[in-house]
Amino acid sequence: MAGLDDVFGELFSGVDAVMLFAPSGSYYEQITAIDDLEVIVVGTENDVDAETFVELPLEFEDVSERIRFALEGALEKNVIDDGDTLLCATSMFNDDIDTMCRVRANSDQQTGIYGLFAKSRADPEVIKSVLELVIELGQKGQKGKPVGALFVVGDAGKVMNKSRPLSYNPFEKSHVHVGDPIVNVMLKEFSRLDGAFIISDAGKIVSAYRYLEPSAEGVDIPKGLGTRHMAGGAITRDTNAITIVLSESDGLVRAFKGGELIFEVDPEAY
Ligand SMILES: Nc1ncnc2c1ncn2[C@@H]1O[C@H](COP(=O)(O)OP(=O)(O)OP(=O)(O)O)[C@@H](O)[C@H]1O
Ligand SMILES: [Mn+2]
Repeated sequence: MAGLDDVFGELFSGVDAVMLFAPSGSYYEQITAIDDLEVIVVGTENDVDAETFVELPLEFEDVSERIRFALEGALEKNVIDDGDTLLCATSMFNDDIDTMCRVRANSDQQTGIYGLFAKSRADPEVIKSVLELVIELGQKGQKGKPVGALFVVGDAGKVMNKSRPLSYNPFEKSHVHVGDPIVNVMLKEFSRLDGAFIISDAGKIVSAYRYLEPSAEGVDIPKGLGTRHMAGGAITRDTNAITIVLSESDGLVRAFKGGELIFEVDPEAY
């Protein structure tokens, strides 16, 4: 008689490793007791002292986002190889592991998002909010028209010292933060205007309309990109900020860190 194993067994046959998301200690012990099985623990913390661990900068609510991030992190750390088949075990509805999913690691789809969050100075939640805002701006544009935008995130004091105002700063005396829906509407509105937004490590909007004046010497950005991207790249070498840039001309979202392009994604495909 056929059982569930016959139907769903395919799900775990021939997997190269199991990715366990935030497992309990007993779960981890049980699974590591299985012979010849490679186990990778993923989570915001390595609570079970796993030998192979991939750190998540935040607990992604969205399961597919969580898994995508873990795959990028594992590829980046060479914990898995391109083409590996992974069985991911995670939780969707409560704290216990209740969801299994079979995925294949594909380095062609590597966007660099892991490096954007990992070891950045700003709060990962802040980076996530800015990235989501810029992606949305890229998808919808401003009243249907494509717009460009430049967000400098983290190390705001130093960034302010390496820039100057183009106009009156609408955020001068306010204490508002990215991620707040009303603030996001304002940011989208102001994105039509020139210059950069400066965001603090904790997500406070320090300024709009900032003209960045980093030294661009030795900064290597892809050919075809202009001054917005040049300034956006260079400021991350002069400071510990990261930048997230939406191109008005090709519609792509890019991020820079340490003077280098580390992430590139088409907002339509994100
Ligand atoms: N140093 C700078 N600091 C802040 N903003 C800048 C700076 N240089 C350019 N920008 C902004 O970038 C806008 C677009 O400039 P430009 O076309 O040269 O950049 P780009 O890299 O080609 O970007 P896009 O792909 O969006 O066209 C400018 O109108 C200005 O608002
Ligand atoms: Mn341009």
